Parts: sequence; structure tokens; C-alpha cells
Amino acid sequence: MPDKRNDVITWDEFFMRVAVAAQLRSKDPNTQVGACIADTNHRILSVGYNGTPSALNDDDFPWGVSDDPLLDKHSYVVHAEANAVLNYRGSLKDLNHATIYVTLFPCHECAKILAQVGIGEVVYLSDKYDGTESNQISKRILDSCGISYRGMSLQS
Ligand SMILES: O=c1ccn([C@H]2C[C@H](O)[C@@H](COP(=O)(O)O)O2)c(=O)[nH]1
Ligand SMILES: [Zn+2]
Repeated sequence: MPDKRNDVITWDEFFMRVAVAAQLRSKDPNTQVGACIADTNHRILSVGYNGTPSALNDDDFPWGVSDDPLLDKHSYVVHAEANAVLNYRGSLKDLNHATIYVTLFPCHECAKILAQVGIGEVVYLSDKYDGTESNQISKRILDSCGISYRGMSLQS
């Protein structure tokens, strides 16, 4: 009888790899973001990545940045975390105490959404906007709502 495999990847690594796979779908040329929401029973509830609303033709919208909001991609992109919440087909109360795995630390707008649906923990790969205004507001929101957050890295 062969022994069972024990060197399997951790749950953290599994869910983060799902988030990394999701970000591969992003058309953003500068920053691709993926998100995976898992419940306390290690079940994946939802996945999302940053992109324009699906009803828009993303060829008709800018992918660069501009001082003119009409010509700036940020005006049209739905963030990965928001998409992961919006893509969930069940009752939003299922997201209570769930963990979101994100490839980029959530901005303050996403932090508000995560707080509102009761996410319990944020696990992130990159915090490349650490110290920016949005990042500081995001951490203030998460701290105030008792949402824990921690960084992790993936083995290559
Ligand atoms: O919480 C976040 C923050 C940002 N995003 C998305 C939005 C944009 O598509 C990119 C950021 O582009 P930059 O060129 O780095 O400004 O990331 C997100 O999905 N979630
Ligand atoms: Zn965001």
C-alpha cells in the first residue's frame, strides 16, 4: 500500500494560488489583481479580478492613466475584491467571517465593502501602495472593524 502524500500545499497557498490565477484574467497593463474568498470550512465562495463591468466592451475604454477622469482607467475598472463579492451567488451573510485572499492589499474603497459584508480576515501577497493615503485609510477601516490582515508569500 503506498503511503498518502503529506507534502500538499497549505490552504493559504491553495487559495492564494487561485487568486493569482484570477489575476491572469485582468486586462490592466500595469496592475493585475486577483481575489479569492474562502469560508471557515475551506470552501471557495467566490473569485474576482480587476476589470471593466462585463456589460462594457473593454476595447472602448482607456487602460492608461490620465488627469482627465474620462480618460483614466481607474474611472471604469471594478476592483478585484468588489468583483469577488459581487460574483458571489449565495446569500451575502455567508461572507461573514470569511477570509479574502488578495494579490494586492485592498484599497480603502474595497476595505469598506469588505467590512460591510463582514469579511473576517484579509491575506495579501503585495502591499506595494503601503503608506499611501488610500492604504492608510484602508488599514484604519480594517483595524477599526476588527478585520485582521497578514501578508504571505508563495513558493515559486
Ligand atoms: O483594492 C484594489 C486596488 C486596485 N485595484 C485595481 C484597480 C486598477 O485596475 C489597478 C491599479 O492600477 P495602478 O496602475 O496600480 O494604479 O488595480 C484592485 O483591483 N483592488
Ligand atoms: Zn479597491
